[in-house]
Amino acid sequence: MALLSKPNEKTESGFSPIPVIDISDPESKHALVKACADFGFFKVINHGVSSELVSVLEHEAVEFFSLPASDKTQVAGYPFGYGNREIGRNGDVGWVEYLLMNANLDFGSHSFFPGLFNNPETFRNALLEYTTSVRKMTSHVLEMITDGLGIEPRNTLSKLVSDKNTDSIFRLNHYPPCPHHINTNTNTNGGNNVIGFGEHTDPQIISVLRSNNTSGLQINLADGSWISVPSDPSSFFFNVGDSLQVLTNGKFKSVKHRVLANSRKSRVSMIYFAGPSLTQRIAPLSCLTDNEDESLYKEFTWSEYKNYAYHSRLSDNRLQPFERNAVLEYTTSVRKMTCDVLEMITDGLGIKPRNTLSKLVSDQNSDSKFRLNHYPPCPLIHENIDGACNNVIIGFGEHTDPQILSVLRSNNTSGFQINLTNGSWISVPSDPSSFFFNVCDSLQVLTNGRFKSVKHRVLTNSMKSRFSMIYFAGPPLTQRISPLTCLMNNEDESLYEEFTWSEYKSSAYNSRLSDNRLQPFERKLFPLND
Ligand SMILES: C=C1C[C@]23C[C@@]1(O)CC[C@H]2[C@@]12CC[C@H](O)[C@@](C)(C(=O)O1)[C@H]2[C@@H]3C(=O)O
Ligand SMILES: O=C(O)CCC(=O)C(=O)O
Ligand SMILES: [Fe+2]
Repeated sequence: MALLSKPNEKTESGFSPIPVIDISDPESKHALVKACADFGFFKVINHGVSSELVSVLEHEAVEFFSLPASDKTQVAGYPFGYGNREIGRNGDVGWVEYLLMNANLDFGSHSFFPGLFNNPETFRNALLEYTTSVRKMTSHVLEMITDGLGIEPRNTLSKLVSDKNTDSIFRLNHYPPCPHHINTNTNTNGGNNVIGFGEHTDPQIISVLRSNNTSGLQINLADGSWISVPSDPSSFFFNVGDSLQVLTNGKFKSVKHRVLANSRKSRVSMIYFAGPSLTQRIAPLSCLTDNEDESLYKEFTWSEYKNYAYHSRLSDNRLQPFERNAVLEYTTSVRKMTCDVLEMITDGLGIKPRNTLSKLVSDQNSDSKFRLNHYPPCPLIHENIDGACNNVIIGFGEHTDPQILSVLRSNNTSGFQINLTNGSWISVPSDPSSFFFNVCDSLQVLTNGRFKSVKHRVLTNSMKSRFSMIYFAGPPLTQRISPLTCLMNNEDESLYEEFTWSEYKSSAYNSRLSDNRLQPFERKLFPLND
């Protein structure tokens, strides 16, 4: 029988920034919330899980991993069962062997227990008691977190993992000492940087890890650096999973972690992955978002997410396809409103069909743009530059927009001005709940000058930041732009030469901001006589 190296009894010392939380103290709820937000990881002490229970299970695990490979492979399987080196089904490998088990409330009926253990019942009972006790501790921690977040009822999160259909997993990992020394990275485990378990986040709600006295686990901090987690067999380490990141709308971070193999000692870890039921819908808790628009994620069921996760590689960013694309959603919605406005305008002009203008910007090849502007407070405003009375600092110089219609929304800081036909500038009072529409050069041409492409500019504010977002609705590049025939009695009335949007765009992009970009396209209706 291959013997595992004896676990080192000494706990590693030295300073570690990893939060240590005493969960017997109700006031720790704030520290828990902070740990979840800052690290997505924390160590729990005074947890109430019997050390006896842990030792029995660890002993059983060591016995199991000490069996000959031919015995262990008898229970190889996927998703549950024994595995060696291969992690998941998508090509990941690590210096690890493991036993993966279903830890649902109804588990305990695994066919792989008989025959492998001297006393299979001891293993089964140890597992049942351990997972029951750890589930209880997990619910307690989740209730403290819920309390710390000010969410009611207290069981909002805990009920997800204590539901009778909870889809939880239990995993025993054994990292044998790794003889392959690669003495290049002193920051890793004993100068050995062979990967035991590659970097990943856990898909579930929260994972609870306990290991023997061999370190190797590392977590990834917000600045991208890796730090080692000093081993502590008497404590539990919790890590936030992807689903909890979504439930908290990104307030808590699903922590990236990995395990490096040790050159001399075996590491044995047991992890309880607390998951919700397969049908559970996962979306940011409504009490953590003011309205649905603030949600950073699309809603999914745990079954959908799990299915997706299990088809991914360990290091993939599994949440990415479930992230909401704020720009796409915003521009889609604003485009729709723009089309409605253009249809009302077309109607108002008595033009048929109604979509004569809107179809130009809703075409799938429409060449539209989206711009985010930030105007930092500009303290110079109140200074007297060069002794001159200068109280206007330009944020964005005067210009017209080349497209058809542009749609602006800003925060509560004014600064936007438009130029009236008499040449004077007026300020547009800010209104974050409304949109401002600008007629652009191409619409001036389409209406044969009936509509005016408005000259506008932005002045900075001395005290407040201005944020604005502008959707520039343009036509497809090949679209021919010329006055709509229904707005003229005959073509001779056209004030402009016909151009394609592509031609106008390249001419516009070669001009200065304040240039009159339409001038080269104006028709010389009354040639001057010498
Ligand atoms: C490569 C993979 C292994 C994994 C399934 C996956 O396709 C991506 C997620 C992995 C992970 C990480 C946390 C747990 O150890 C695990 C059991 C889980 O639920 O997701 C493993 C999966 C596994 O080992 O099968
Ligand atoms: O074995 C360990 O210490 C951590 C393993 C892990 O992160 C996992 O199984 O998901
Ligand atoms: Fe993990």
